[in-house]
Amino acid sequence: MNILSPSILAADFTRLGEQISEVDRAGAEYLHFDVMDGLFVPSISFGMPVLKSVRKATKRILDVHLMIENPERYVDEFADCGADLITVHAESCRHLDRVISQIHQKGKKAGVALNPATSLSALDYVLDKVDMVLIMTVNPGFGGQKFIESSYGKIRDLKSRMEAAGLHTDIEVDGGINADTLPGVLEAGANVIVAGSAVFKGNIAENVRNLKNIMEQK
Ligand SMILES: O=C(CO)[C@@H](O)[C@H](O)COP(=O)(O)O
Repeated sequence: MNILSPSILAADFTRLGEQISEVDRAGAEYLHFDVMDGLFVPSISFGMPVLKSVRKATKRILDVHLMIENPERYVDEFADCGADLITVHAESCRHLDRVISQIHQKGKKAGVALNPATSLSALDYVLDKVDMVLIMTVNPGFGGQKFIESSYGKIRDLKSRMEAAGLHTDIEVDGGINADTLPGVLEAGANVIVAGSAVFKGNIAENVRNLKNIMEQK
């Protein structure tokens, strides 16, 4: 199933509750929540208190993307604040296998994210343990960046590896996704689509409808 996960990083924070309701009403299945620590990525975004409020504003799946060093320090707290799905970066975990178990022990789905320059081999011994792989299609840290073209091949390679292993794990893409890049990532095998600027800039309901239309045609 194809799923849209609007990234609230691109929302107008003075109207966050309203804009969350808008994407909900327009039919987005997930809500993407980007946590940045100023170390793993250059910027700092938001954390637990904001997640708690967002949890009250929606019943949708909260898809929490931890762009932080040593995420095991905060996994339990994000789970307790309402995350449904927690994604950590392979590059930021010294004990990736253990962090995946930690997320599952909290009763949450576990995702592993890879930066654009990280090889799929980082997933070698964990692919069958995760619920989702997040292929970063920009270098993480900021919204509104340009999609990195080599991502199409990387998604295709991941999809083939999963098929060869008999896995139906979700493949999420994040960064520079819009009406132009969406058809290609779907074609390559992605099924969970994060979009920030393409959802929150302009008319939100219309943007969600347009992206979902493209997703339904694939
Ligand atoms: O994780 C990130 C950025 O690091 C993303 O979730 C962005 O928020 C996506 O924004 P757009 O590229 O869609 O504007």
